[in-house]
Amino acid sequence: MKHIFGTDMKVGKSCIAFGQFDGLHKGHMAVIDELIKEKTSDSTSILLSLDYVCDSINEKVIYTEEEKELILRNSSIDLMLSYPFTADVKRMEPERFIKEILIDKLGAKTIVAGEKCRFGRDCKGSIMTLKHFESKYNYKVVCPKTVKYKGQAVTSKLIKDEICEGNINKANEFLGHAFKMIGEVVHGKAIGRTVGMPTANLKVADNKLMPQNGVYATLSEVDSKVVKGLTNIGLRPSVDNNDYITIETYLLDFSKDIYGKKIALDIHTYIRGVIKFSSIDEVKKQVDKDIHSIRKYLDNVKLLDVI
Ligand SMILES: Cc1cc2nc3c(=O)[nH]c(=O)nc-3n(C[C@H](O)[C@H](O)[C@H](O)COP(=O)(O)O)c2cc1C
Ligand SMILES: Nc1ncnc2c1ncn2[C@@H]1O[C@H](COP(=O)(O)OP(=O)(O)OP(=O)(O)O)[C@@H](O)[C@H]1O
Repeated sequence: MKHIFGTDMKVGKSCIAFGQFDGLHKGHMAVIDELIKEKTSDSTSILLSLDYVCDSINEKVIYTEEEKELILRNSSIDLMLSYPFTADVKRMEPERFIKEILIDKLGAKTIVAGEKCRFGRDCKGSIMTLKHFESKYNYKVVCPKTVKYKGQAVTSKLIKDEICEGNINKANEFLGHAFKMIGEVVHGKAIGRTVGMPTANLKVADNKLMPQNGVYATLSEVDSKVVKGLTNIGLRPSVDNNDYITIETYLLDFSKDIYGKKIALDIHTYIRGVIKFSSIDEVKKQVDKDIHSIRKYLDNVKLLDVI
């Protein structure tokens, strides 16, 4: 899959699915499956991902564009296009959005959209709008049914709420895979290594939605290798009084220098809350117990495990 950012392009003939796709959850994947099925040998399959990076900084996302690319990298989609979702694009009347972006720029011959899709100014566009303009602009609409899980329609909003409320396992069920975070490994205070617990401190995107504070069992992808780990997301009351959250992963059976590298973290399961211990040695003792309780679990999960 090719991934490009921008607005300036011309595609001859395509089948296309558009939207924010925040979470790439089970519902989004049904749309993507349909997109792949609809692709013909003379057309390009395009995932038009509306990129909210230019939106208010308060609007946190489940996934950044980089994370979406990582999840979709092995899919059969030809092109993922991250298209800035600017105020101008938001204000477009539904017909103008269809004509100027989907037809004129991207050559849509097939448009795949969910039953409840909404787009254009004041979210006036719907699946009916797409169908209404089918013959005028000479395209076909394909509409997969709404995907439900345990009786509930899968939505990004529902998943965001579960992540924020600390229900990562439930969020993962609705996502269909373990919640992912990409970050750059930055320098910490190097206290952990004094007790044999070096940690990779991650810097993630400013608009990334954070899980509730706590210690989680994680799998990391480091230099294309999968490494088991335990990750602390939150404060570190045992070692400092800082009021900002850090994301620190203790990578098990791993000793390479990875400062400056990007790693991807799969947050698999919540283990416990952050505790105030009397020293870093006490933190390490607890972490050793955590490892003991979680190793078996981690032996049985895979990167991007689809639930
Ligand atoms: C798996 C794990 C669990 C942790 N649990 C706690 C905790 O319960 N309480 C706490 O104050 N700090 C906790 N920490 C944070 C450590 O105190 C911190 O990582 C350590 O001081 C190393 O910091 P450094 O990266 O700046 O060297 C945890 C860290 C990890 C990796
Ligand atoms: N549960 C679902 N089942 C099937 N299709 C879905 C589901 N959720 C979203 N879609 C479709 O995925 C595409 C991208 O949706 P988009 O992310 O833009 O917003 P959405 O429809 O509000 O979804 P969500 O509430 O999950 O963010 C749209 O065509 C949408 O209709």
